[in-house]
Amino acid sequence: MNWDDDTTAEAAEAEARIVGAAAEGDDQAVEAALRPKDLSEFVGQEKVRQQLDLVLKAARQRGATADHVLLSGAPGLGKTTLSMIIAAEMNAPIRITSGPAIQHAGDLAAILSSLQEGEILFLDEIHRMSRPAEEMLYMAMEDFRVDVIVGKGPGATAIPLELPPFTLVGATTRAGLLPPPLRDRFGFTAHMEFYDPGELQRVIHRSAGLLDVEIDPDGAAEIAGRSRGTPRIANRLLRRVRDYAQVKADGVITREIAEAALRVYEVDSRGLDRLDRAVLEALLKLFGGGPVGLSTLAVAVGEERETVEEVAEPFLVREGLLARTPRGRVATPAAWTHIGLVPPQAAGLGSAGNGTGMGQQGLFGA
Ligand SMILES: Nc1ncnc2c1ncn2[C@@H]1O[C@H](COP(=O)(O)OP(=O)(O)OP(=O)(O)O)[C@@H](O)[C@H]1O
Repeated sequence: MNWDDDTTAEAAEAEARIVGAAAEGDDQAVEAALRPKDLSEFVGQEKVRQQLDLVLKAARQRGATADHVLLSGAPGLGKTTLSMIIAAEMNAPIRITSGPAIQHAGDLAAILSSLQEGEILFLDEIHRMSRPAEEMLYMAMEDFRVDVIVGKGPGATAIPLELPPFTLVGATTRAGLLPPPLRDRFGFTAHMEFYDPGELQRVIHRSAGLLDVEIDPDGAAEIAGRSRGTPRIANRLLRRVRDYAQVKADGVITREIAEAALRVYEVDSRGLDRLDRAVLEALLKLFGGGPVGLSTLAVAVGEERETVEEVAEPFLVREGLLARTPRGRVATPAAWTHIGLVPPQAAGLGSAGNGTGMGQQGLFGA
């Protein structure tokens, strides 16, 4: 999946989706309480944790500020959490801001000039900073210095301003869009991966403990399997299942309770929601599994083209349920199985052009 496409997806997800990866509703308040406080509590991402642990330990031993860190990955995988852990491990204060909040170089100069020595500056969505601010950041990161331009036109003068050493932690869902000069100035770059179900179970057990909710291993496994590899979604589903367990049962989350609760919220066994399933079902039932053009598919499900392409499809592609081919969208054999239908070829009805089986190979090869 290419999360580099997610700007409009984020906008579309603003229309609250229980399986949306962006923070929404009451997420932020609860997330603060659920955030791991140090690296040992941070579940999964073993490589990133090991490497970061070394970077931070070495900096501490040298009594220096840590190198600048770039964290990339889909929303909800723990980038903000890691930046706070970096601050905690370095025993340093943290300042949190984001690319869209820095539209003028002056905004950035104001923040940089007020940093304390060793402070962590967390810059979320760093790819959305304005170009002049970005250029100012180059010098700040490399030389701990900025040139503040005073005046306009021929009379403008650059006043150099020394900055205290600080650590920039940049976060992005679109690492590919960062200009190379910016990317190169990070001493350590980590790509956050989606979590496997076992890791998500650990996240869920940990969160359940903090929320004082009783959950058995099967209940946690059921929620983990529907969380789309994302801790934020796992925590959100846990909270909704907790409500159900409290209102409809004795408060304990078992597999049966998790299944029943998530049926109410229309999140299926693989974490697909109503929209995802509508797209798959249209593709299978109306177009025989494809190939079909995106616009046609969008009309069939009564959604905008962008919503189908950027909200539903990335997860369906990542799950191996749908393929984007030059001739259109194609369902994979796994999609038929998941929706509980028999692929036309298996049922003896198929033609080479139906986009499954042999038909697909040709398309993938294109
Ligand atoms: N490795 C982890 N272990 C335990 N909990 C985690 C982990 N990663 C994320 N979480 C939980 O998931 C929630 C979302 O994490 P966080 O806000 O750090 O994600 P993010 O990648 O910064 O998202 P965004 O890109 O939307 O800002 C937090 O409440 C945090 O508790």
